[in-house]
Amino acid sequence: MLQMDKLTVASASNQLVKQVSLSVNKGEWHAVAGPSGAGKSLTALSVYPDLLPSALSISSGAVLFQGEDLVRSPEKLRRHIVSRHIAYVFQDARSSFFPLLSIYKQWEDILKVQRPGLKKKERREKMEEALDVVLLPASVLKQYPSELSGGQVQRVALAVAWLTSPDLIIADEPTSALDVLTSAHIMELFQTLQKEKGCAILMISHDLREVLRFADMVSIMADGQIVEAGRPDSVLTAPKHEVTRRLCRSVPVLRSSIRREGAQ
Ligand SMILES: Nc1ncnc2c1ncn2[C@@H]1O[C@H](COP(=O)(O)OP(=O)(O)OP(=O)(O)O)[C@@H](O)[C@H]1O
Repeated sequence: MLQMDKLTVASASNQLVKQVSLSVNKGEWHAVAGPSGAGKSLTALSVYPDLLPSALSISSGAVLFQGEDLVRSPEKLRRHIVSRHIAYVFQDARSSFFPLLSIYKQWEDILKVQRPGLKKKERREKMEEALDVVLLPASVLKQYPSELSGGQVQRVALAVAWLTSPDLIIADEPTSALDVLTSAHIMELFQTLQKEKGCAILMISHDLREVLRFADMVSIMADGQIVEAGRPDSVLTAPKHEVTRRLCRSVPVLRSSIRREGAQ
């Protein structure tokens, strides 16, 4: 579904993402982990290159989504593909909403474009169903983004994904600003979207326990490159690269499973 091929993102003076190749299959959960500054966010933003900071650009490589090159296709086509098939969930979900419109108004605009055949009553039913999935009351529709808590806004962002059923969700540390209980609930919602709607997920995650529990594949990045990739249960319990070993050592439950592997 998504294939990055030798992707390089550069500023005027530096290569920040270097020859990254990564693929996400239909319905697959692919996690990207690595130390701060490794290039994870820039890699995720490159799926829709228009989101990259203006000082940066993709200097070489390709990003193919369902065979279409998102780097070189005309902007109109690129925007069409991304708005129909891809959803972004950021760490600060509030920034993805327009502050001056109620949730109802924002969702109405989305549904009018994406499901033009729906009548007003059906749109409302869909919205209420989506809120129900993320355990929020229908009264949220009347509210503005600033009136919701961080966890509620993140749930509303996932409810949008439920409404629009994207083929791919790109999430950049969606739980890092949330408390443990809310984080666990948000991760389960991602899993529901993956299992019930068949969404593929590309998720940047700092929490290797989450990666081990939820992801089908993991890529470890360091210094702009992918240094190790594979199934989480093998990459994280028998890490080969020093960066992966260091990341795993910082998580007690993984540290002990690495020791067990070593003892066998
Ligand atoms: N607008 C920019 N101009 C110049 N350099 C940038 C810009 N944005 C990011 N960088 C640099 O690119 C590198 C990769 O940044 P990126 O945000 O992708 O890292 P990350 O792995 O997501 O880090 P973190 O886990 O801390 O969010 C970093 O060295 C960062 O300083």
